[in-house]
Amino acid sequence: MTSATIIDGKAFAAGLRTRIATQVATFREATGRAPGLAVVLVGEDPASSVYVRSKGKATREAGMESLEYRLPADTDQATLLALVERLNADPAVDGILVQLPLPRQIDAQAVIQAIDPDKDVDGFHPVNAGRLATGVEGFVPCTPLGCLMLLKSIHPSLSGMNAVVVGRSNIVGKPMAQLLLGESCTVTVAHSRTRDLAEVVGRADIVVAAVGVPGLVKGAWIKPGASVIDVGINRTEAGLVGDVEFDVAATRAGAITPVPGGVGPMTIAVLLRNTLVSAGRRAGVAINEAAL
Ligand SMILES: Nc1nc(=O)c2c([nH]1)NC[C@@H]1CN(c3ccc(C(=O)N[C@@H](CCC(=O)O)C(=O)O)cc3)C=[N+]21
Ligand SMILES: [Mg+2]
Repeated sequence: MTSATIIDGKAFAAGLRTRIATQVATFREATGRAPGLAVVLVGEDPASSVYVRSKGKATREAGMESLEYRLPADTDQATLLALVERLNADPAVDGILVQLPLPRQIDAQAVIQAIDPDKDVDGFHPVNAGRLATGVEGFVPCTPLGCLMLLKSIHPSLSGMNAVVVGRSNIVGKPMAQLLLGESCTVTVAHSRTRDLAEVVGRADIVVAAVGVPGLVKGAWIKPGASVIDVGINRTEAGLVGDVEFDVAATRAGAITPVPGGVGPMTIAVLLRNTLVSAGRRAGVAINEAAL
């Protein structure tokens, strides 16, 4: 028995992409060029290849230029850094995304830090992490920003809510906590060493699960009426599943994201949003962020 509202991230993302396309057209008229997103893929990890292909398709559908760079799995660090430098200097490139994970001969942190922070549409550069933490304009990582948009579609004000983020990665957990703090939530970040996770999750009005362990967050832990955002994308024998025990959680939650069709499609739509915003800033063309 499902009682929760199932949050349709796929539909929300499609709407966002349509609104982005409208402003991309305005940008093109004003500047005579399309916003450009460079995506770099090192190696041939099948999941990464799928994501890169769908990013390229979504980029073109929004009227932007997709520049794709596929490098062999044995690419060395100096070669990758040289490509990043070239993209930093290229005026046609508004956004740079180096697909993670990278092969082990490459120091991912060094590559992230080589990206011009003002083209870092992933929001992974420490300068952008610092900007987010201090409330300065920059780029916010796509997945947590997409989660926040879905939450605000349910609760226009999050002020005073108890939010529990399960997971403390630089890519999702930490920036998610910063965003929720910025919305005046009372934020708890739980992780693998948290004691009595059931009790911590049970206090939450908002649960964001981003640990990468299938079904780690049990449905019975969810406070009745809570909003549950499942960032997990786990490939199992049963297919693609999230970090939340969906069937049980959906009987208790007020609203919950499915996997697939929840957070994943938002990640790509927000990447396009960040690229449009970057193009606007770099060209001095106003982007109406409130209308996105
Ligand atoms: N520099 C970098 N930036 C990223 O943003 C980045 C990355 N590296 N590496 C890999 C992860 C993963 N990621 C996803 C994007 C879209 C879906 C997505 O669209 N998922 C769909 C379909 C899932 C499927 O069928 O495989 C869904 O959840 O409904 C998922 C995951 C971006 N990532
Ligand atoms: Mg952890």
